Amino acid sequence: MSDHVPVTILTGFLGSGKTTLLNALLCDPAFADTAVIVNEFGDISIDHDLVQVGKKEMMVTTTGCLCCTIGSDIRSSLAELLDASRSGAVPSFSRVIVETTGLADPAPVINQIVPGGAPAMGLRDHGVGRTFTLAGVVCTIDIVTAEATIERYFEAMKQVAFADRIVLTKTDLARDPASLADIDLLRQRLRELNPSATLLDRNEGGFDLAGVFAPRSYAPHDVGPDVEGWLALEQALSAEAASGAAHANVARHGDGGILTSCLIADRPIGAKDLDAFFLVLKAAASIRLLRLKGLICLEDDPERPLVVHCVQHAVHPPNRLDAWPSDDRRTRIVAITHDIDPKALRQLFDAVTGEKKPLRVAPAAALAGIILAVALVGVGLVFTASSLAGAERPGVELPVNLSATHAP
Ligand SMILES: Nc1nc2c(ncn2[C@@H]2O[C@H](COP(=O)(O)OP(=O)(O)OP(=O)(O)O)[C@@H](O)[C@H]2O)c(=O)[nH]1
Repeated sequence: MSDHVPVTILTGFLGSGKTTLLNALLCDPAFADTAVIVNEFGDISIDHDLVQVGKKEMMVTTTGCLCCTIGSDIRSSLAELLDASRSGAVPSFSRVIVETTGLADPAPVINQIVPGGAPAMGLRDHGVGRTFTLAGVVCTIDIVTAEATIERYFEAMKQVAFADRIVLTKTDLARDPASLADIDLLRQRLRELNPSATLLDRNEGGFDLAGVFAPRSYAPHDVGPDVEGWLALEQALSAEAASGAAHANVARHGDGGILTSCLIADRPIGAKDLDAFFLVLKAAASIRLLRLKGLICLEDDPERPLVVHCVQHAVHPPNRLDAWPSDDRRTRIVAITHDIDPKALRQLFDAVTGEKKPLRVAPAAALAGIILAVALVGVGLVFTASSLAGAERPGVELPVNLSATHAP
């Protein structure tokens, strides 16, 4: 390794366990001098509160997608860290970890920090090139959703292909023989996509987390021929951009059907109302709810926020924090959806949390609502949440149309 500051990219699809892995690493005193760049896909930042970096000023959070948004690129974030460190605003650091969004295509991110990649656009880029070096690409793989995700989302496949360390997560959830056999098949698939990466299990005894993030040289030609091809394409695109031919933000995420909704509520939410929201959402959206995470201010104890995580069809057990991580005590939810109308999602959320009377869902009505939601969304029709509200909320029309805005 050179005397440059090593940069490790932490990638992996939505909800695959990047932040969980990062938090575990940052607990290790040996990593106290780590600066962290967290990139989020949405206008509000949840990870900023959930990443447990020792000193908050050692973290840069960007909310434009790193692979799409000019000005949100990795070089800008590294330059920001460097300036802050030189001015004394940030303690000195000896390594950087970049957690990309779960949707990020790693190629443009890596192209900006690999030698011979995107041309330097000015003094700032030269400074970044002289100071930092790419020292590893770690990809987390959620064994529960990975197989379908890799087939469906090209970004997920590229994340695997670019990694030099692949870390299987959620293996603790699979203990029966069928699931273990599925993991073996998944391992084979990952080896086909990336024969050179080291494949590790996050929940296996002896898993060496510090070793996964230990700086090492990362050379694209060692990772695989596809990677070299994709980087060559990125280099051509960035040379074109540098010549002024291309300048707008690039939308890399498929047909545009992937959208982010940011839901905010000022008042505490009743637990039953929150349940009602999740019940309808899960039933209507199913796997088209790619990811949801949030901090919820609940009526029963507003001082202790609830952290909620959904990853496609899986709802992870929520946990309660002892206190709000920042001054912002509003309920904040980010939902990333595929082919769902964000307006409908907001209407549903507002119906639960808004100024109107709270939505009460009797158990029988809720079950009927789920069946109704599944049936109607399946044929692309509209249903109204008032059909769930029943007699407790007469006459309130809540149009909730989670039907596809694009063909799935
Ligand atoms: N049981 C189990 N749950 C896990 C494991 N790793 C992560 N999770 C859970 O999976 C959910 C998502 O984890 P995150 O670490 O937030 O995933 P992420 O990749 O950072 O998510 P995004 O950045 O939003 O894409 C959380 O509820 C975690 O507690 C694991 O190894 N086992």
